[in-house]
Order: sequence, then structure tokens, then C-alpha cells
Amino acid sequence: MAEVKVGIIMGSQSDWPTMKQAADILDELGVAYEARIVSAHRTPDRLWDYGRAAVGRGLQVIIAGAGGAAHLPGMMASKTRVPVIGVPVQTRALSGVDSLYSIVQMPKGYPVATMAIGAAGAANAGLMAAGILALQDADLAERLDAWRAALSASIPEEPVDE
Ligand SMILES: Nc1c(C(=O)O)ncn1[C@@H]1O[C@H](COP(=O)(O)O)[C@@H](O)[C@H]1O
Repeated sequence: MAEVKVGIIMGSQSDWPTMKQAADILDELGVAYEARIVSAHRTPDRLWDYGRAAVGRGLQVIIAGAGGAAHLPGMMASKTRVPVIGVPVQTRALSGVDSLYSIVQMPKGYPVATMAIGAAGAANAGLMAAGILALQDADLAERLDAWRAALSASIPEEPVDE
């Protein structure tokens, strides 16, 4: 089995429909990943253990999604030097702006690469993770180039009446 280099973590089971977009992209590109529920609020010991072990386990990118008071991505970034890509999950009360602001405004020294709110942001997190790994993996780079070319080719030149 391929070595897992990407960890997808999320604050709650309820984030999975969003975070699955990242997983689906990684599946399409043949990138091995693991998906775990880890919460800074509800399972702080699990967060600590995951962050402490990340480098030793060979993780190269962590995609962290959370909604509302979304402290998970930033706390994970504080615990490991493995790059963290943050996904603001859309919320009902504040449309995900709360999640975005919670993730994006990190203090100097502990960055989180923050994506857009919601499903598109999660998919882009998968693509960003693949792009990082592709720097050291020529086969993956080829698959990513093909994926991008296929998307580009699927865009019509002219609009049609629906
Ligand atoms: N933002 C966080 C964290 C965290 O940042 O550690 N843990 C859970 N949550 C968020 O709470 C929201 C509601 O969770 P529930 O649906 O389980 O009530 C989720 O979007 C989750 O990411």
C-alpha cells in the first residue's frame, strides 16, 4: 500500500461532506491519504498526539477543515511544521465567514494556507496538497497536469442558453 503523505483532519463528522471533496480529488489523482476527526475543542489530546507524530509518520501535508470557531487548523500548525492547508467549513449562522476569519488570521510564525469557504475550498485543498507532493513526484506531476488540462478542455468557449 502507498505511504500516506496527506492527512485530512476535520473538527466533526458533520464536516465530512465538505472535506470529502478534498479526499475525492486525492482519489482521482492517486494520492494516498488518511481522514480523521480531530478537534481542538472536543478532543485536544487527539490533536496533540496527531501533531506530535505527524513528521515521524511521514506526513507531508495536513489538510484541516473546521467550522465556526475553527481553531483546529491553527492549533495543528502550532504543533507541527508539516504544512497545514486550512479549509473554512460553511456554517449556517454566519455562512462560513466565522470559519474563514478564525483560520486565516494566524500570527507571524505559524502559517495556515487558507482556502476558500466550503466545498470548492476543500477541493482546492486537495489540489494544493497534490501540487506540493508533485514537486518531488514526477508521476504525480504528470497526473496533475493531465487533470488540469482536462478541466481546461471541458470549459466551452461560448455560453449556451440553458
Ligand atoms: N471548529 C471546530 C473544532 C476545532 O476547531 O477544533 N472542533 C469542532 N469544530 C466545529 O464545530 C462545528 C459543529 O460541529 P458539530 O456538527 O459536531 O456540532 C463543525 O463545523 C466543526 O468543525
